[in-house]
Amino acid sequence: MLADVANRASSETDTAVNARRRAAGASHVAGLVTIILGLVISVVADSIPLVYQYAPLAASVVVLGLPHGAVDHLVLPRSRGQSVTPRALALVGGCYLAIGGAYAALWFVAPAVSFALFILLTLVHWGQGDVYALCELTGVSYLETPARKGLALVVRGGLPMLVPLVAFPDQYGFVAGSLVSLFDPGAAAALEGAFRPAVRHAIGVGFGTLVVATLALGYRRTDDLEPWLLDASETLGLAAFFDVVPPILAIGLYFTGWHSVRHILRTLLVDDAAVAALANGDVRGAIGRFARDAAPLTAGALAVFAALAVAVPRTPATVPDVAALYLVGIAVLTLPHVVIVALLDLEQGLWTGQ
Ligand SMILES: CC1=C(/C=C/C(C)=C/C=C/C(C)=C/C=O)C(C)(C)CCC1
Ligand SMILES: [Fe+2]
Repeated sequence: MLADVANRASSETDTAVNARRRAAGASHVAGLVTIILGLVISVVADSIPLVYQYAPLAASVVVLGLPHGAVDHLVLPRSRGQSVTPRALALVGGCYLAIGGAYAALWFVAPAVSFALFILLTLVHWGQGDVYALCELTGVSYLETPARKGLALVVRGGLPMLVPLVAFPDQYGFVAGSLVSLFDPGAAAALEGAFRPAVRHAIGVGFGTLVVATLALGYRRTDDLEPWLLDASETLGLAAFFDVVPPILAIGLYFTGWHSVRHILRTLLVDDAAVAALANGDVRGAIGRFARDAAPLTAGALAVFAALAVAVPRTPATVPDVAALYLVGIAVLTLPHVVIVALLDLEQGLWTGQ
């Protein structure tokens, strides 16, 4: 009887270990494919027409991007091994309504400030996602303290948000202007300071130094070279990617192929049925479960975008304008999403535990 229990426990652990190993492999392969795809496209195509650059971002409405947050109502109960109760659903719904609603209102009142907050929010959120991946999927041993994790967060989140600002100020400014102008065409001027050569130079030197110093610290502290090599290749690969690939294309590819893939894998790992499927190599079964779980609130998010489209003072008419509206919608949904992911981080002891 006791042996039976022990056997079951160890086989459960095996299942979890197998699933995690497959998730780690998938996240690394998806990341590599994303970087190579972006670099190849931008080397082969001389200048990519703007509408094509928006294609991955457009695809993210239904493929990986928007759906990655559409299971927020399920992850916390699942990570605690609890069933999803109406109360848990109401809490997540209330969080989205209150926090998302307040941020949506801020876009109407102060669009330039809201855009700056969006960049900061994305830096924190994408960095937060990669800290999880580094600790739980890559298995690095040198991010034990919150301070070290915080440094990794700034590096990983800064790559997609700061490198394009240094490398492609015109396109960055164009996208910033397209978001802010939906609310107030005059307000974009407030952001001009960020694109001055001196500011970009300072960000380039400062952030570049931080990246190199963080990698060096990791190298000194690591007890196993392999995870550090993976971390360093990802960091330098992303730096090259955002330095070379035009930013609208780069962000669209990264959002789907990097951030969303990693987060979806994380959500699968808190879902017992998906863990079992993954461990058995039934990738289709695991993805099918995710798609079913994410479908209703992906549709719900589309309703939020439709409401925004009606509410903004300037009706979006061009591809960049529609994309801008989509990005404002993402901004509004991302703030409560970050709260849920932070709670998941806490639940999993990512920042508090070892
Ligand atoms: C498109 C684009 C930009 C901003 C994208 C942002 C901020 C996306 C945020 C997405 C989120 C938060 C997704 C949820 O996980 C930049 C950097 C201005 C550069 C030009 C292209
Ligand atoms: Fe996310």
